[in-house]
Amino acid sequence: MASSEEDGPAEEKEHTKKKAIGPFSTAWLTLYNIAMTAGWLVLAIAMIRFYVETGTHKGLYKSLQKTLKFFQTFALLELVHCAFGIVHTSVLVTAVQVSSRIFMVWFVTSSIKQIQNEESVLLFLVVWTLTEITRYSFYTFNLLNHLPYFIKWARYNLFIILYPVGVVGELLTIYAALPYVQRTGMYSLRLPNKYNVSFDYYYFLLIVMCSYIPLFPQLYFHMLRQRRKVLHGEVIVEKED
Ligand SMILES: CCCCCCCCCCCCC/C=C/C(=O)SCCNC(=O)CCNC(=O)[C@H](O)C(C)(C)COP(=O)(O)OP(=O)(O)OC[C@H]1O[C@@H](n2cnc3c(N)ncnc32)[C@H](O)[C@@H]1OP(=O)(O)O
Repeated sequence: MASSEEDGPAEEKEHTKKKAIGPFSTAWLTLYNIAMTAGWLVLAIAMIRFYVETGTHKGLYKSLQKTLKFFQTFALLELVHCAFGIVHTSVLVTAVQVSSRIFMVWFVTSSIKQIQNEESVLLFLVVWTLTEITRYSFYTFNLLNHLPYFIKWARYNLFIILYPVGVVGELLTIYAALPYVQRTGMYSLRLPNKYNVSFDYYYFLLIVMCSYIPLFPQLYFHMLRQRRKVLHGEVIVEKED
């Protein structure tokens, strides 16, 4: 099933011309990817500046949360891109990736000030930033048919370490939130109430943490398959959503 070829310009052209999309979609995706690369670069610079000026990560999340919320929420458009078929990727895989990020930003870290200075928050912020600068610049240069090999290499190698490290940062952050959520009952609905419905955010967070066990390996193996396809030219038959 696998055909292997040398990495290099010929293989690169093959990768770039494989799935043609229309000029309007190409223009839109190029603008989108440039904007997202710029957004994550702004976040990277803000993080470096904050650390250089203060010598600590405490207060970092608060200082950049508006920008982070904006660009991470903007990534919801990636679901629209797959749903309309302008990018050839799985809606399901993208939905899990994007929703878990949005959840971390809006419903965990930004909602609970008490955990914003945890080291685990710094961990996932750094990992997300490195990942997204690489990913969006890869898409941009690929669309422009001028993909430097080191960006392609970084896109399909860095995730091997960054993905699990990012997940550890996210899980530790949710874990740090648990005592506060249990104590305050935030986002929870206790009986009796006029809707006759009960919801416990504490247990919801525990379920979210457990859902990483089946879901994360699927995302990771998806990326390993992408890596084999792009870097080693393997032909991989993807299952339909
Ligand atoms: C209610 C709450 C629910 C919570 C649920 C919790 C469970 C969560 C469990 C999982 C937890 C994950 C947490 C995530 C943590 C992190 O992110 S840590 C940081 C490290 N992260 C990564 O390395 C992320 C890796 N993931 C990705 O890259 C993507 O998000 C992906 C969707 C998982 C995979 O990307 P995919 O698009 O399938 O692969 P590619 O090889 O990049 O692209 C495939 C083709 O699509 C084209 N394409 C895609 N997007 C674009 C674009 N924006 N512009 C242009 N083109 C695009 C791409 O070029 C490829 O096309 P071809 O060349 O034609 O193949």
